[in-house]
Amino acid sequence: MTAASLEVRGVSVGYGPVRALNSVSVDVPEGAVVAVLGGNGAGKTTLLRAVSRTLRFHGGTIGSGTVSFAGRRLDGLTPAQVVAAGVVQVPEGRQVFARMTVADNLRAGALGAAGGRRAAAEAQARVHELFPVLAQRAHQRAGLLSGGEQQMLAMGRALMARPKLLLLDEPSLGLAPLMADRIAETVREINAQGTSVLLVEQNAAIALRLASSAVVLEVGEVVLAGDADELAASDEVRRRYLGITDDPGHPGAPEGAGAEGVSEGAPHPAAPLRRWSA
Ligand SMILES: Nc1ncnc2c1ncn2[C@@H]1O[C@H](COP(=O)(O)OP(=O)(O)OP(=O)(O)O)[C@@H](O)[C@H]1O
Repeated sequence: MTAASLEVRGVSVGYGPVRALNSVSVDVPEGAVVAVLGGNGAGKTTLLRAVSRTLRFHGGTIGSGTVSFAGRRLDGLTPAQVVAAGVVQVPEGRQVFARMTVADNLRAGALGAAGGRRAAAEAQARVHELFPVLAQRAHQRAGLLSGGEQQMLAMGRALMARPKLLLLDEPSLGLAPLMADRIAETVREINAQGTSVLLVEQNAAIALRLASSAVVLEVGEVVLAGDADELAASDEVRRRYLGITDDPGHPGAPEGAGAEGVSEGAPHPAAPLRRWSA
């Protein structure tokens, strides 16, 4: 295990009688972007909650398995301790504090993070550099921002804790394609600056463009895992998650499904993906 890699091993999660994850294993090597794909209810958000230790806020519990980051077990820590260990989640649906100002939302992100005021000031400068609009709107209420700006604020708030690993839940959800592309570019930038990313994304084209590897969840289980470009070339992923068919009778992808690196219409050889058996 490298200095800051995440290892999820055989994790099973239930919400009362509902089994949401069954023996799921995922690695995020230090410095990587790893995508989690899957349909509604597949367990993607649950996986992020299992890592951030926020399951119990939603009535969930880990039944078995381990989660380690940088060689240290996270299961057993409180959510605040997970943040202090360098792992921060950006929740689905942004969940910014709508009545608070943008600046106060960012300040809230630094609470509990190591390093004191100076570190918080440095983190804020970095966030403002990544998202200049958050500096321009510092004194506006967060609830008045557009959806894309709220996503920037949610990501900026998480970055205030100076994470080594960012858990990003559906950052492009509900955004216009141009804004989704801007958010994707920022994820790339954040990663280039040294933060690893575990990315849950319903837009598989965006996710596979950003990620070096990916797993596909179905009904709480990992059914496919491999390099992102191999997954992008696999017939199954192209058909089910990218909406692309090579059958001339079914012309191409629906709007927005195309992606750089995912050539549409060309035949693809079967990719050497791992079929997962937990
Ligand atoms: N708080 C909860 N209480 C009970 N069941 C839940 C809860 N949250 C999720 N579930 C169930 O757990 C399973 C996995 O849900 P999860 O939200 O992790 O899936 P997902 O892949 O993130 O889906 P989506 O893209 O729709 O958010 C689903 O069957 C869902 O109904």
